[in-house]
Amino acid sequence: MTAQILDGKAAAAAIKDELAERVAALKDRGITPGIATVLVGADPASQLYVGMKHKQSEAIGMNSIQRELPADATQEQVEALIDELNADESCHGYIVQLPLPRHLDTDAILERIDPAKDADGLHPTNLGRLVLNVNGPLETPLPCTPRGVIELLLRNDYDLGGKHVVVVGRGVTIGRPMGLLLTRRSINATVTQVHTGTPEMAPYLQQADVIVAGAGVKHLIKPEHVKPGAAVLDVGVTREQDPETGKSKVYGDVDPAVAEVAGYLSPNPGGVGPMTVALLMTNVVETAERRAELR
Ligand SMILES: Nc1nc2c(c(=O)[nH]1)N[C@@H](CN(C=O)c1ccc(C(=O)N[C@@H](CCC(=O)O)C(=O)O)cc1)CN2
Repeated sequence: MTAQILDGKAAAAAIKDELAERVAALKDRGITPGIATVLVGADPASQLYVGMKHKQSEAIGMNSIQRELPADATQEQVEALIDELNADESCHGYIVQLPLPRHLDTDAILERIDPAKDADGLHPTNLGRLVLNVNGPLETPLPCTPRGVIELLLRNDYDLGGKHVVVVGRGVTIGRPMGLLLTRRSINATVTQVHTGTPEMAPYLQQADVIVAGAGVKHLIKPEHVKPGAAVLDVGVTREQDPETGKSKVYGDVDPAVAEVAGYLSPNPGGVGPMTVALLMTNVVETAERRAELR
């Protein structure tokens, strides 16, 4: 068996085509949806991700605002920038690129973002709504990677209802919100969450209909962990120097040999990563639509 590839680039391209039409409709009403990013420091991967967000947003007609601070920026400087973006009418939604330098208090910074402009869905109010809003419509922004995972499966006609999903990892951008989203009544999956405190992951993984791997451990998931035919979504990122080219290379959590056992495979790169950017743009367009009372 060779897994059917869940192509994140193709799904993200389709989302962006749809968004371009929604952006044009907003512009007809005199509103240009504005997305902003805050980058603290010069981490090359973060610079790459932020660059992708701006390039792709501009390509669909959005206004993009790129704000940068040096790696030694103080908490006060970052918070002052957050206050500026909260007050900026042209900015409908923004993100603070994570991770932040270690001396900064990430939770306090996320909490300072205006929840109505929180394009990542990581403000405590929005995460709280994700917990509370079990049945309701999506009126709050959802964290982009978990939303990207769901959207990628939906766009490949994969029904998560009644499926046993094992989520690997418990971080705030992927693992924790992933479990909450999957157990919404509209999705109806059964979730097991495993993490670094799980003594033995293999027995859980082997029972899974779907594995969402976001631990950030290179090739953690081996073919023997995967039930034949299962769907495996690789969202973990490890960057190492490629021994052949000497260049920095992305390795996922999933061993490439898993393709021989799985029924569906979302690779990394080329899977959920592009969806993360597309869903970020979706969150901002939805915020602009809410402000224009189009939703
Ligand atoms: N505030 C946030 N910070 C971070 C998030 C997030 O959702 N919000 N997620 C990640 C990084 N990320 C977006 O910010 C992101 C990661 C990967 C990709 C992507 O398209 N990757 C490509 C490969 C690119 C490469 O060569 O490295 C792929 O998967 O094909 C986009 C966005 C951490 N920080």
